[in-house]
Amino acid sequence: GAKVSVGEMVDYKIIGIDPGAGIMKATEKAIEEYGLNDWKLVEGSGAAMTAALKKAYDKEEPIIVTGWTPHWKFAKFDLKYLDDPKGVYGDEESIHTIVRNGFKEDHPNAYKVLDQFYWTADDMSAVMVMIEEGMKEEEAAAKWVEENADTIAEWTAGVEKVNGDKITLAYVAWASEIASTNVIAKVLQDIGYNVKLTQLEAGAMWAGIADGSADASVAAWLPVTHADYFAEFQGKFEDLGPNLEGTKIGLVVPSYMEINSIEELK
Ligand SMILES: C[SH](C)CC(=O)O
Repeated sequence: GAKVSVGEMVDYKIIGIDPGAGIMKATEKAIEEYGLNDWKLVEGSGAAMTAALKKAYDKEEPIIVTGWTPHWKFAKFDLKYLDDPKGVYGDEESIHTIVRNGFKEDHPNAYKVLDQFYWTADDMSAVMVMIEEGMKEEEAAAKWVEENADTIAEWTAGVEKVNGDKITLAYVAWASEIASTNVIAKVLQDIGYNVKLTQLEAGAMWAGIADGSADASVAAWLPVTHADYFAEFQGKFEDLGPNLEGTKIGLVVPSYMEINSIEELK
């Protein structure tokens, strides 16, 4: 009979993550710009997306997910990004550190650590894989910090110890940000801060920094992925620049699927 279309194979569903993520807005735009009228973007979470991916992958079934780099899924599964000839998902980006206004005056030492925080996709992936393989988030962070003393020394250069000052780090439950937030929390705890981690949706994370209810976040995907939030809260936060460079977002499929471009979904 007629060749089954990709749409029919995956019930015209793209498995997304939490609704506030920039990748979800980008995917809505992709559905429109590539004319994928019958397609639906399924909202959920990072964890639900990876569970669906694992279930399909183990049975070599077709699946299309919203994916990003760095992420442990590329270490665990043989995956590929679908080409995006219209450039809806943007180019290589960075993850920035942002802090509330006034943070530098209130907590100069934590500010300096956050300003000096910089690592690579491989560093982040090492922590993500330990967590994915069952290690508790704090344990994986502590292990990485212990094994990378030279990098930590760069982040804490010129920083003085404090005695229990409280700071709140806001993040979103993406595997990448669970890793980075736990690592920087451990470093701040080791210099004496009492660090609270607050897990929020992306919009609430940005709003928390802007209204000062959260002190800092290492989960700002810029310049395009979180462009809406950056514009919405302009002036109400300080951008300390990239803590990781070379990120990518897009539609990701197992390599056993024949399609290679978003255009083939139409
Ligand atoms: C899902 S990526 C970690 C960031 C985003 O899309 O907002």
